[in-house]
Amino acid sequence: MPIITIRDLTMRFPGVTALESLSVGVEPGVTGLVGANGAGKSTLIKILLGLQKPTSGTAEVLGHDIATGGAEIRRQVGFMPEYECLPPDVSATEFVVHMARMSGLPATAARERAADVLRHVGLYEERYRPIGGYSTGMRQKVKLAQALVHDPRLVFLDEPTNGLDPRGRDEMLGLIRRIGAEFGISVLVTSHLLGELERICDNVVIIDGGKLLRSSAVSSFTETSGMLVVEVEEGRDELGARLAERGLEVRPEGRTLVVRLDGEETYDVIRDGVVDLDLALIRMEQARHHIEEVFQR
Ligand SMILES: Nc1ncnc2c1ncn2[C@@H]1O[C@H](COP(=O)(O)OP(=O)(O)OP(=O)(O)O)[C@@H](O)[C@H]1O
Repeated sequence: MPIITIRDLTMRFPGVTALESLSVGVEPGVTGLVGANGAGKSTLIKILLGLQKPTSGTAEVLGHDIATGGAEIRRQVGFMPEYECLPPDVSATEFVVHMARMSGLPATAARERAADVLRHVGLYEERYRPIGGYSTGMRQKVKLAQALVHDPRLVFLDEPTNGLDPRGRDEMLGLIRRIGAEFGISVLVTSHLLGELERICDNVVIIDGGKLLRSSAVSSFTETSGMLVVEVEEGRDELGARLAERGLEVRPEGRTLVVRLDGEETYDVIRDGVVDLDLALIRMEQARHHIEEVFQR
C-alpha cells in the first residue's frame, strides 16, 4: 500500500509552473525523487508536508490528506531541508534536543533521543561543540539527526549529499540506506544525480519540468543487458581471442571481457576456453545497465 499518493497535483507560481498534473504513488522503503535543478522536487516536499498549498490536486501522506492533516503529517514525518538552516552558536546537542522538545518530547526523553540519533549519524564526539565550527558534512549530519529525533515513520531528505566530497557523500548514502534497512523508516530522498541513488533506493520517481517522467523499481531500470562480464586472473587477451575464434562477440573492458550472451551455450564456450587455456576464472556474471544509461536513452 502506498505511503504517499499524489493525484493531479499542480503548483503554479507567477510565470512558473513548478508541478504540472503530477500523479504518482510512493511505496514503503527508500525512494529517490530525481530531477534536474528546478524540476519541482523541493516544491513537492513542501506541499506534501502541508507547508505550501498547491494550486490544484490532492495528496495523502501516511493516510492523511495534505489539505487537512498537515499537523499530523509533520508529527509523523521528519524533514531535512536542502539549505543551510542551522544556528551557528549552539551545539548539535542543544539544537537536536530543542527540535525534539518542539515535536513534543519531554525533556529527559528529548535528551536521550538526541544522544541516540547523534551517535547514529556519527556525531557523538563533537556534539558539544558549536555548529558554527562544523564542516559541511557535519552540518548535513546535524540536519539528518533533527529529522530523525522524533521517531518519524517517514523522512523527506532534500538533497542530503549537496556540497559533500566523495567520502562524505558515501557516508551520507550509507546512513540513508541504514535508516531504511535497520530502522524501518521509509525515506523519500531527492537528488539531481540519478547515479548516486541507484545504490541506495528501492524505487525511483523521476520528474522533469514538474511532470512525471518515470516511476519504477530500481531493479527494473537496471535490467540485465544481455552481456556477460568475464574476469580471469591472467590471460584476458588470450581468452578474448579464443572466444572470438569460437564466434562470440567479445570486447575488453577494464580488467574484464564483455561477451554478448548468445544463448545458453555461450556459458559453455567460455567455460571450455578457460579450461583449455588453464586460466583462473574470477567471475562470470550478467552485466546490468546503470540507471543513468537508461535515463539518457
Ligand atoms: N516561492 C516561489 N516563488 C516563485 N517560484 C518558485 C517558488 N518556489 C519555487 N519556484 C520555482 O519553481 C520551480 C521548481 O523549484 P523547486 O525548488 O521545487 O525545484 P527543485 O527541483 O527542488 O530544484 P533545486 O534542487 O534547484 O531546489 C523553479 O523554477 C523555481 O524557480
